[in-house]
Amino acid sequence: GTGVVTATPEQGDVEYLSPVTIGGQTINMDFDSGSSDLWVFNTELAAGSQAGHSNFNPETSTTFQLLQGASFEISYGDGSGAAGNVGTDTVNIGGATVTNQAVELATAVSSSFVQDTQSNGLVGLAFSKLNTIKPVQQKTFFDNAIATLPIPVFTADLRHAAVGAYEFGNIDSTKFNGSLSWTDVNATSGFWQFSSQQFAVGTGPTMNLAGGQAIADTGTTLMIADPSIVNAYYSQVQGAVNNETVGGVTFPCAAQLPDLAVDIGGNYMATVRGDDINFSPVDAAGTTCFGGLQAGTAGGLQIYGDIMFKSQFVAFNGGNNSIGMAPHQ
Ligand SMILES: NCc1ccc(-c2ccco2)nc1
Repeated sequence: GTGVVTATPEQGDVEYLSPVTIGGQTINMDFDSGSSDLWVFNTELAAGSQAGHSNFNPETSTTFQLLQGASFEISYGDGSGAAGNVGTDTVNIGGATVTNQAVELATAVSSSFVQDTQSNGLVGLAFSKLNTIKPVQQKTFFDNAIATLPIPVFTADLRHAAVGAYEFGNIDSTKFNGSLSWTDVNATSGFWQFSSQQFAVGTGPTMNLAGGQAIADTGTTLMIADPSIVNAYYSQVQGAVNNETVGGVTFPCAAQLPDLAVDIGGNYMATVRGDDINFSPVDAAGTTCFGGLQAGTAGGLQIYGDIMFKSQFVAFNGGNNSIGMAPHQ
C-alpha cells in the first residue's frame, strides 16, 4: 500500500518532522535523504538525554526483537552523531508498513540532538550501502518497503513555514506545476547524486561549473554550493559579507534576493526562490540575515538541502535510480 505523512517545519524551517509508528508507538522524526540509518530516542538512553523527547520503549512493543550483537554509530556533516544498539520492529509511515525494519536504539546522542526536543530521531532515505549497522548492514525503510509499493517512489513536498508531506508509493500530481523533469542518479556514493554543472543568478547569464556534482538532501537545512556559485550569487546582493563570526554569508534583512537556478543532471534548471535564500535573522533587531545559500569546498560535492526543497517538489525513484523535480503547485 501507499503511505502519506505530514512534514511539519520546526521554527525557521531548520528541519521537518513527520510521524512514524514503531511497534505501535508514534514518534516524530526527521526524514533524511542524505543518510541511511533509522535511529530513535528511546528509554535505554540516559534520562538527561531522554528529557523533553518522545522516547520509544522497546519493552512495551509486543513486536520488537533485539538484533543480538548488532550496533550502529553514525556521524553527520554538521558534526552531530548517534550510536547504540539495534532491533527490528514494525514501522508504519502513513500506512506504508515494513514488519521487520531495523530500528536503531541510540544509547548516545550528541548535544545538538538532545537540545532539539521536537526531533526524536532520523529516518534515513539514502541508499542502504551507507547504513552503519555492524556486523551485518541493514536496509532502509524505503528499501524494505519498495517491493510492496504500487510504484517504487517516495516524494518530498516541503514548504516554507507550512505543513507539507512525504508520500511513499504514489506521486500526487496536484502538488506540482507541469510535469516532473527526471534525471538519472549516480548511487555509487550511496547518495541521491546527480551532475549539476550550470547555474544562473536572477536574470543573469548561465554560468558553468565544470564537473559539478550535487546530492538531494532533505536532512540538510541549507543549500551548500561551490564557492563560485556562492560568490556569483552574493555579488548581486547589496551589503552581503562573509561574516566569519557568524560562520557564513550575511546580508541586510531588507535586501532584495535574486532567484538562483541550478542545473539538475543536464535536463532541468531548478529555480530556488530568492525569498527562501533569506534564511533567518542573526540579530535580535532582525537587521542582519543569514544566507540559506552557503559555500562548500571548491570542487566538492554540493548539498541541495531544504532551501531547494521549499521551491521544488521532488520524487525519488528507487526502481530506476532517478529523481523527478518540478516547481511546487
Ligand atoms: N543531515 C543529517 C542531520 C539531520 C539532523 C541533524 C540534527 C542535529 C541536531 C538536530 O538535528 N544533524 C544531521
